Amino acid sequence: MPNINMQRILVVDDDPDILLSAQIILKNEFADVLCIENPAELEETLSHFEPDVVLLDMNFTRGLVGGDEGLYWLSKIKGFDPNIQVVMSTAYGEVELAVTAIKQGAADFVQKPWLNEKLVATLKACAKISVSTREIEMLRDSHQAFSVTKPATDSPDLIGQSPAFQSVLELISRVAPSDANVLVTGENGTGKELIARAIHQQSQRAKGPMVSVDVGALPSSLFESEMFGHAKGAFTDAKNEKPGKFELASGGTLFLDEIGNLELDIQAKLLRALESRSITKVGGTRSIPVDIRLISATNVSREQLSDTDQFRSDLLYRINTVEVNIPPLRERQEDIPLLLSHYQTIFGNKYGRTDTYISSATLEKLTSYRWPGNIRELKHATERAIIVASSNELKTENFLSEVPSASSHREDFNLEVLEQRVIEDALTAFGGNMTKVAKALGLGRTTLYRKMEKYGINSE
Ligand SMILES: Nc1ncnc2c1ncn2[C@@H]1O[C@H](COP(=O)(O)OP(=O)(O)OP(=O)(O)O)[C@@H](O)[C@H]1O
Repeated sequence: MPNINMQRILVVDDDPDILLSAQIILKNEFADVLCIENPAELEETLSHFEPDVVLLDMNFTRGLVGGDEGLYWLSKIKGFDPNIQVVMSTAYGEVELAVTAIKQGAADFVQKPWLNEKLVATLKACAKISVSTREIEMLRDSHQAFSVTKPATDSPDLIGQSPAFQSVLELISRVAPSDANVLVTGENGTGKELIARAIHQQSQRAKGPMVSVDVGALPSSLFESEMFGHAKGAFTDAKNEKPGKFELASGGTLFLDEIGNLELDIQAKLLRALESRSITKVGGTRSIPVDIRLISATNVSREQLSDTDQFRSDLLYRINTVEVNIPPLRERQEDIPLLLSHYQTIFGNKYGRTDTYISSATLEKLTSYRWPGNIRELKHATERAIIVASSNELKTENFLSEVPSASSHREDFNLEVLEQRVIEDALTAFGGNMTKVAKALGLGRTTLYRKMEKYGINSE
């Protein structure tokens, strides 16, 4: 099974200076970056390098500016593997050409000279799509195997005994069979996708597909053709009709991740499909009914999502018939030792180190650490600890590069998180005496109460 997190970029440009600058800008951002000067080597390179994204020059022959060469190589790449995302590298004033390239299957374009940040962001967004597409394919494969080998109602391994996590599990067991649209909220790495999968597997649609789409990483220009599909001949390169994610998920669940990041015009298109329970392919005329259960996820706070300048209230109303909020790990510290032991076993088996142990002092430190990246961070930290520990004892520094002290919280710069933390620390310091806490924080008591209510802080 390929490692879907390894993002590989291929840069094709006949200018050695451009290739050198691409190598410098991209090498720290992606797992693998390969640069080639001669597009004639493209097909050979594709077969052994297997890139997620190709950054492709428009013109290779000096003096030629028509862009035909770029379009030619674009069609070669798409013909080799339609899942490879191609970003066209265009000179100033070639926007029209770039639009033609997009109609012929390119994912996006960047203008030379590049703005480094824009180049990296564009390539990252496209690499994410390529990874999601591969994930869907793997999911489809494993889904087929899954329905044969496992009972459809099996849930993925969801570790957690804390009351907070148990109430999440209880809620999803009630919601899953109902077919209601669910909005899963929570910070990054709290397990939103895993919970969505559990809902699907406990639902009456468990035998159908679950199709996940990271809509936040989908460029607006691609949203419609990816989600609704396209008709044959919709654009020059659309040789065949292609189904979109809505159709692929029909009879099952459509999981839309990072829904809080959708542009407003895209939100309108999504809402139309959800309301009419049908889609029309790009370039098509027929309205096709789709039967999906929608699960969405976001790490955007409820407050931001309710801001009608950023998110349509009618769409919010439609997607969150039921909201499932997954609390961050720091609010369910009881689960930390369980998760550490779970991943210690998994990675111990993977790396042949089944004899490791964690002392109670280390366990205490790891339990009081705030884990800003939540379970994903804990999982990666445990893997790292198993790999780097020089003896069987897994020490704190094997897990965390910066050993936390009570006052070091430098890993998190989110103002709301910091505000919540300062209020909590002040409450502890003054034994819950609200007058003293308010005075120390420079707030009125009413404001303090309002903020405590907002963050769900108890004064006891
Ligand atoms: N309760 C849990 N028990 C065991 N592993 C978990 C649990 N929750 C999450 N994980 C693991 O943590 C990692 C992150 O989970 P997931 O991708 O579902 O989080 P997420 O909230 O969707 O993240 P993001 O917001 O970044 O997309 C995954 O490897 C997942 O298997």
